[in-house]
Amino acid sequence: MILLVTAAGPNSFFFFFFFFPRGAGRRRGRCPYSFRHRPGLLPAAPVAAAISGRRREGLEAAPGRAALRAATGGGLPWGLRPRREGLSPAAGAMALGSRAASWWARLFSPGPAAAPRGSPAWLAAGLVACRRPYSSGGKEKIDMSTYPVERIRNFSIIAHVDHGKSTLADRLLEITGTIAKTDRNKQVLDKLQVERERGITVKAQSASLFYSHKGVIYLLNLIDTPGHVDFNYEVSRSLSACQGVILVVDANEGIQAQTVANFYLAFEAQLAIIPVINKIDLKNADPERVEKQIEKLFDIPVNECIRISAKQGTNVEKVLEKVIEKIPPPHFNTTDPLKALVFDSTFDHYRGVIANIALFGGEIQKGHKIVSAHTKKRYEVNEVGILTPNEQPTDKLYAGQVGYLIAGMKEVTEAQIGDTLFMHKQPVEPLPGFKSAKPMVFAGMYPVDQTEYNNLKSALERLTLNDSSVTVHRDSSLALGAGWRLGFLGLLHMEVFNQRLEQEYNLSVILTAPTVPYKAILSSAKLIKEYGKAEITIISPAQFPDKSSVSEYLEPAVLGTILTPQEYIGKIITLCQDRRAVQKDMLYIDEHRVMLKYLFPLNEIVVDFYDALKSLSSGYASFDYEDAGYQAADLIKMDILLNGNPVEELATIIHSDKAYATGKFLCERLKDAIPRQLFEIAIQAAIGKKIIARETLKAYRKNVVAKCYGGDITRRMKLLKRQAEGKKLMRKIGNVEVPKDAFIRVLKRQPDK
Ligand SMILES: Nc1nc2c(ncn2[C@@H]2O[C@H](COP(=O)(O)OP(=O)(O)OP(=O)(O)O)[C@@H](O)[C@H]2O)c(=O)[nH]1
Repeated sequence: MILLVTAAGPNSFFFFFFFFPRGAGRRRGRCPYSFRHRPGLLPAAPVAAAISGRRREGLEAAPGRAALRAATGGGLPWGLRPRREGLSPAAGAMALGSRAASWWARLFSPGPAAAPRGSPAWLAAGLVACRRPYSSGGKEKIDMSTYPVERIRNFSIIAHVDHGKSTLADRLLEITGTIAKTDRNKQVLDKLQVERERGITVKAQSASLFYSHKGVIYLLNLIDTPGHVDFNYEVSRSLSACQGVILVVDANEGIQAQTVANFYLAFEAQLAIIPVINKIDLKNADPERVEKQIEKLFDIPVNECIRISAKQGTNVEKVLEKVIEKIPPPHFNTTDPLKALVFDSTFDHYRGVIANIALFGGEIQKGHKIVSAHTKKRYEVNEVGILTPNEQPTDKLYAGQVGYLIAGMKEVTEAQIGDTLFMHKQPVEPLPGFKSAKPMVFAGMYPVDQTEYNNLKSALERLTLNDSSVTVHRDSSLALGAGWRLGFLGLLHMEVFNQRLEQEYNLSVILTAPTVPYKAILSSAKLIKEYGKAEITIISPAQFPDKSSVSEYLEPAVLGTILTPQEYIGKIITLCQDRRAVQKDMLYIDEHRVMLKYLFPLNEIVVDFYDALKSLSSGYASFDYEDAGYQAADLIKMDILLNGNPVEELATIIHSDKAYATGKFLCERLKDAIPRQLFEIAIQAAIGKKIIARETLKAYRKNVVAKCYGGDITRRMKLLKRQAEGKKLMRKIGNVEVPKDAFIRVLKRQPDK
């Protein structure tokens, strides 16, 4: 999604942006490609590192690839098949662990999993029962015991933005009879208002489907995931509840940056991958070209790809068949103690927390006493069920199944995503959970009216439960009052969060300019003692320590991936150089498209890079990034002064190369935003004592009744009253009156209408 940038300030790190389909990448993937084509890389990294999924700058091409193949018993990503002679599958299996090895083994086994010998009678009965559970109209409770693990497939749909994940999910819901087939079914799983308005998925949604294949009914748990990089955390969490993915690629656009990123997430999670080429109905569709790209980048043979049109329903049934054939069933036991992973949660005003759970063992039902491994608190289960896609209560949920649970959790802190729930008096080793999401962008949030503070506080608590990747710290400002400093995964994430506050909680807020988390290595013994450590993280300009007490400033860096048609390469390289980026790699993925890799300072791309990239490539280039740690940077704090007094809210941390342009831009913007007053105002940008930019606002007094000739007293009173009300809105900064909306206009990221 691209939002317009009206403020065309040079390198306007600050304000106005808005777009954008990606977010704080923290991408972790590694592709077969990355093992082959990393120039100038360090010597081979250990196999464990290769498999752990952390993309490291230093992995050597061929050995890394070989190590990975060896460790997994053969060719990995898709392929998941041994294509090279001479590697020992046994050694691979040892390295990866028996669990993963058994997954691969299942993957290669042909045909659907049959009921094992010695299966209980109810399983055998289930194998012939072909009545779809929906035939009852969803009124009867579904007996989940008729779906043992052998007949369960848990999978996610992953893809680049707009490649058709939600549309494919619609068709899967229709084919399986989960929803009635009508023309109105458009992105049914995108339930949030913000998703419908923006036409994007921001929250992963699950649905349980029942599908009859060769006379057997299977329970398919589908999770539709977001495509934008900002919401990638949702994708990685969803994958923890799955054994496979459908990787959708647009037949016209081909592989894009988020296709690569999402592929690696699935690949590293060692999931079965079903490549699907969508939109073959389009006039410009070129599925052959896309298949070749998939083979080249992901090592997936051309003949493994399924060509579909999700919109028209063409070949969608084949996808379901492949899901059953290729995705292994979960391998958990009902007889084990309960082990339920909370992989997502939502907050309902009336029922409290609704936790999405995946059962890694045991079973759960109403009345069970469960304990949270994270909080150690005990709960009694009120309701369990599956999502079809609305909540449908069931009597029980069993190992391998995915559903929801309501257990009287009322406090926002109680439902920790990544938590393990177990049966009271039957403690289990908690599941590893999730690495907490790392905020890439911070901004101040204040109520427009301070009387709304408590409402905003409770809305923030509730919304952060539904979106746990947002971090919240209390903050306050002279001009804007009490508020918070929030950490987001990216700017689109920040936009969406703000929009949800407005739409779901009817609250209007001021969001200040975004800043990235910098670091400083302190040299002053006094400061080190004060902080208790030498390295501190700076999330607000107010925390920026003076250069005299710092040995080095550090800024966050990201490894960006750009996919573009070749004719735009020149312009894109210039743009990247302007943003202080260093080229790491360049590869033709076919005759026309190129993949570029650059190391960027995060603050150079966080605001308007995506817009710039899209506009100079006529919309054809795509961009994704992943965390690449910190790098040394020449950072400074720039103050904004009004008649010599610094305005704390407008201070900013910036690279010294960009200080002059940004200072000038800010002063101009302020000059437009502050109304002329009875005295002249000097608006200055300063670094320490040095003034680097200045604008002057001339004195002025507005005579609001000037046009009122004669004696219409009511009109005069009305005008004077309006002027008095306007003055009330003003906040005093030193001797300059700055209306609050001037702050909003300067600080707010949104362009003026
Ligand atoms: N012609 C054509 N259009 C399609 C097809 N599948 C999806 N679309 C269109 O592509 C657009 C994006 O589809 P979505 O299903 O929302 O894509 P998505 O991948 O879920 O998008 P995000 O959740 O934002 O990442 C919509 O306008 C769909 O109607 C297809 O097979 N053919």
